[in-house]
Order: sequence, then structure tokens, then C-alpha cells
Amino acid sequence: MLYMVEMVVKIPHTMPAEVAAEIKAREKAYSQQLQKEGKWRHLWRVVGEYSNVSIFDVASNDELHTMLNNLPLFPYMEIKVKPLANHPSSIVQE
Ligand SMILES: O=C(O)C[C@H]1C=CC(=O)O1
Repeated sequence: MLYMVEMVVKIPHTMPAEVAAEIKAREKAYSQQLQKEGKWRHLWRVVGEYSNVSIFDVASNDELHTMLNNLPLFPYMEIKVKPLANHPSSIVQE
């Protein structure tokens, strides 16, 4: 099952820089692990924003929820999820 996920990162300005850097390093490692596993298929930066648009390929709503919940930046993100279906005009059917 494919999902488009938008993540807007909102780290509090009061968070010490070294704490933010440590969380971001863990986030990077976790996201790269999921990308290597083929579960996080696309990761794009939105131009001019501290946000991303991603495509996830997972077995269920529950798997995606667990994955997002485990992101180290989860407490500091606003997340929107859109489930995707095949478009009848697309030449690629997944
Ligand atoms: O920077 C972001 O968009 C948030 C998050 C997503 C992957 C990652 O490494 O950080």
C-alpha cells in the first residue's frame, strides 16, 4: 500500500542546538534504514520550507502509524497522510 506523507518540522526555538542535532542524526539514520528496506520509497524536500513530501510503501495503516510514531522528530512534526490508489490513466500500475 502506497501513502503520500507530508511532514512539517517544528522544533521549538528553545531546544538547545546540540539536542536538536542529536535528534536529527537519529532521524537521518532511521529514515535511511527505512529507505534501504524499501519502505520509505521517496523523500523530497519542499522548496523553501523545513518540510518534506514522502512516499511510503507499507503493508497496512498500522505499520505506517508505527513507523511515523517511531521517528525521532515525531513529537516536533505536523504529519498529514494520504492513501494512494492506482490512477486509471497511469501507464505504471503498482
Ligand atoms: O528533514 C525532514 O524533512 C524531517 C525528517 C525526514 C527525514 C529526515 O532525515 O528528517
